Amino acid sequence: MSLSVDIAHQLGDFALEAAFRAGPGVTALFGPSGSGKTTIARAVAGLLTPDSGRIVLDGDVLVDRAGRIDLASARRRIGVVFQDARLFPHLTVAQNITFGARYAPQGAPGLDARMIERTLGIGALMERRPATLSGGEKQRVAIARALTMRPRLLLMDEPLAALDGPRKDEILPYLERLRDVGGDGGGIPIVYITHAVAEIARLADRIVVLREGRVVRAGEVGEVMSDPALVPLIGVREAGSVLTARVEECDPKGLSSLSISGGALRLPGIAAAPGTSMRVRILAQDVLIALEEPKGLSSRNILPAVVEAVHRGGGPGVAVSLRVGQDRLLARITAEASDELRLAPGTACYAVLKATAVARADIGAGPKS
Ligand SMILES: Nc1ncnc2c1ncn2[C@@H]1O[C@H](COP(=O)(O)OP(=O)(O)OP(=O)(O)O)[C@@H](O)[C@H]1O
Repeated sequence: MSLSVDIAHQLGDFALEAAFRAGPGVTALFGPSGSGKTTIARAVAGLLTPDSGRIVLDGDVLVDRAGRIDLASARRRIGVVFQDARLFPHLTVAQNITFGARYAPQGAPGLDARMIERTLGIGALMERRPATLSGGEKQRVAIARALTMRPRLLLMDEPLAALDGPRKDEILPYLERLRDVGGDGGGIPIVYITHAVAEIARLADRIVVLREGRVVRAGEVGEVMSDPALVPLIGVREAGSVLTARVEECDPKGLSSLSISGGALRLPGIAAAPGTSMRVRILAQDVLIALEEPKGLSSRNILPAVVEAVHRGGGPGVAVSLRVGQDRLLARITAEASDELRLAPGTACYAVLKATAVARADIGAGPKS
């Protein structure tokens, strides 16, 4: 699958001029409120005609203003899931879902009804009406309805934004399953719009960063998230890295051992068999830097690292990107400490991370090996 978007659109004072590509897997469109995410989603879904530009899905031109092409929304075969589930209140869950199936073209590839039911865990909800469902359950049903149309692309616009924290945590594993079902890029491609970094860290393969209607950066999620120059945009408390780790030994009640390319991690809250691949988000504010290997320290994770870049902002903090094996880890320390340690590209050091600093919600399913 490939989606290519290159559009411009004026809305009052707001000028959107965005170009990006999305491939298989999950592509996150990320940016602060008002950066243009929803405007792009509406243009891709066919709910808004951009002033100029082109949108092409799998070689099929959806929009080409110069060529006067603007395919009707219903003919684009894009499943859309909004913040609010928008289910039909008078229909049962099963009827809501079958409604989507009416739009499925004969013989189109996609997940069958049983697989959708299993992936989203909605088997027990089929006879219920939307009013009796929790917010998370409603969203799972809305996703199922979108999938039964057998779309070529699933477009999700802030699907968790209306849910509280525990409900978000409850639905994330279902979204991970949806991402991974099919595997090897064979699953349904998803464009996932959000301003929540935690969701991107759990779900996205690629990220497109938007600001004031422009794409300021696009790339693989691990690389972009750990770019020290993007810390101001991502937010100093949210910035961090996303690593792929393999479970070596599991102790669900204590600390489990995981391997990453540059060493070992010991983390709590893992209940996965040895050999399982996990994604771990490590916040920059939780990483310390030492020039010598610390001894007699309570921290469980001490990783040999090399400084790659030191990024100074306007404030007292600096963002330091560290190469740890093949991975990049981001640390946020004070400028004073950075000066004292004379950190510069090439400095050999140790990255120190408290095991308990990594929240359970920041550990998710990783890519299948
Ligand atoms: N009909 C309109 N007329 C004028 N300005 C508009 C209109 N619709 C949207 N805008 C403006 O366009 C900008 C981009 O809006 P958009 O909804 O695409 O942003 P967003 O990144 O999705 O934000 P959020 O995360 O808050 O949903 C905003 O500044 C918004 O106020």
